[in-house]
Amino acid sequence: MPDERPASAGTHAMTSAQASSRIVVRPGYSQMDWLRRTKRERVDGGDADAKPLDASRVISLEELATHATVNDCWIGLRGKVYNLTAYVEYHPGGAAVLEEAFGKDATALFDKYHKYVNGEYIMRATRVGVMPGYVGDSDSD
Ligand code: HEM
Repeated sequence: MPDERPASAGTHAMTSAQASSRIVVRPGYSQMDWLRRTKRERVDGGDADAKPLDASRVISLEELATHATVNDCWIGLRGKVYNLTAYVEYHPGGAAVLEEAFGKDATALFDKYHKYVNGEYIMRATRVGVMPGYVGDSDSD
């Protein structure tokens, strides 16, 4: 016999957790784990004992596009370029969704999914340069 109750009566309405496309990250890969790791380890892709990268180096769109695989992925975000490679496993939205953004200016996609996320802060240790025409702050964040 068909169930004619209204969708919400007696059953659980879909929770926001179910509606979300957040993935369950592996133990040790929470955002807290990421922030802790970036404090003690180099995550911009540079050699452990080499000098820090020049965070204001201008990276052309052509160069950005050469870093578009899961093992070597850079993205542009609000004029800055970040090496996402180490972060992929920590991304609460999963790795697959990020692929579309690899090697590109990902600002529009980023804002589409989570404008409220402070990407600049989360990614600050992975900065490798800036996009052409960037005229923002010249500090080290
Ligand atoms: C700088 C790079 C990025 C960082 C630091 C980042 C960070 C985050 C964080 C912290 C969350 C959890 C949000 C929450 O708790 O509500 C999240 C979720 C998510 N992210 Fe990202 N993200 C980045 C790039 C992207 C890009 C480029 C895309 C799309 C192509 C994307 C798609 C998503 C999706 C689909 C979710 C799940 C949202 C949901 O709850 O439904 N992210 N990301």
